[in-house]
Amino acid sequence: MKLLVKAPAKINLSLDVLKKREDGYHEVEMVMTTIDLSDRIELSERTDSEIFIISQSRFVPDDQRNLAYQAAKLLKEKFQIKQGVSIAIDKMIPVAAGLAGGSSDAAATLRGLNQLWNLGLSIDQLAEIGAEIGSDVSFCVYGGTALAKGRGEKILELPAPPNCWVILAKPSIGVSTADVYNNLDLSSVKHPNTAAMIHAIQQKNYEGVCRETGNVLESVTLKLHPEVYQIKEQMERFGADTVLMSGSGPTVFGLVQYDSRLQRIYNGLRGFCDQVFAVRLLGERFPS
Ligand SMILES: C[C@@](CO)(OP(=O)(O)O)[C@H](O)COP(=O)(O)OP(=O)(O)OC[C@H]1O[C@@H](n2ccc(N)nc2=O)[C@H](O)[C@@H]1O
Ligand SMILES: Nc1ncnc2c1ncn2[C@@H]1O[C@H](COP(=O)(O)OP(=O)(O)O)[C@@H](O)[C@H]1O
Repeated sequence: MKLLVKAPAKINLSLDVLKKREDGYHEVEMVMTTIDLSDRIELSERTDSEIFIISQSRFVPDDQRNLAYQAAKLLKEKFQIKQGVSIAIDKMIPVAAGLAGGSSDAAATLRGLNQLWNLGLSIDQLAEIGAEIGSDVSFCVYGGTALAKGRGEKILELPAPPNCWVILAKPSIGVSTADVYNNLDLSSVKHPNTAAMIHAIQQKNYEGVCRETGNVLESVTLKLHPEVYQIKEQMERFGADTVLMSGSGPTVFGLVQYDSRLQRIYNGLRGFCDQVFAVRLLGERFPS
């Protein structure tokens, strides 16, 4: 039997870091939402007990380093599943981009194998298992829009933000999330107002959402990679309503409400960046 599962990317509408914790992780407050840019995961039953990763992308590891592999291994071990699985990843989300591509592949694998192996786990149980793989996996299990706290694994559902276009521009550099957190100087950052962002989303106030975007990790990545700053400036100049780096970067996203402006920004950025996407917010959670 085969099963096809969608694994959408996320953007961080706001990302605040409160403190560094004793366990090395950082305490965060992030408003995250899924976007209509997805990897496609095809899960195929195997007659042996192996986990097999197939991907056409040279940036995606095809062994135990793959987060989708780790998701399958974890479920196999926890629930003593004898059967193996082939996981084909059709990669559309740029890798190491701040868009949680790997985390979303892992989350889609958890959701898919729950069905394929008839595990009967609730979405909350899957999210808890996801947290063992990475901080962003729990959010990706639910999808939609949420406030993420703790190291990112504590998820509080939010309503969908007002509808708009998202333009994404990914410069041809990869960024290590660990390096960005390690270089963060909390004494000099400008913290976003998370409560005000949540309020704007609840009120479906598009101008409010645009006003409240903010990401403390920009202070690190923009300094390490000045080209990210240049892309931000270009996107602002071409007329996006707000422009922000997603996660640890280097992808920059802009929000736009009107189709007429979308084309101008998209065309303008194509001259600077190889990877440019114009997509919609998904907003709502996956049906459970
Ligand atoms: C920055 C964010 C924002 O959504 O996303 P990306 O830029 O990776 O997409 C996340 O916090 C990334 O989550 P994720 O990529 O799952 O991180 P993990 O694999 O759990 O951790 C990678 C490394 O990042 C650091 N880390 C991660 C999360 C956190 N709250 N504090 C940290 O200090 C740790 O050094 C950890 O070893
Ligand atoms: N299924 C996967 N897709 C993409 N990257 C993966 C995957 N599994 C493991 N990785 C590794 O995870 C790292 C982070 O990738 P990704 O999840 O795309 O970025 P980010 O953490 O910035 O959102 C990459 O360096 C890659 O080698």
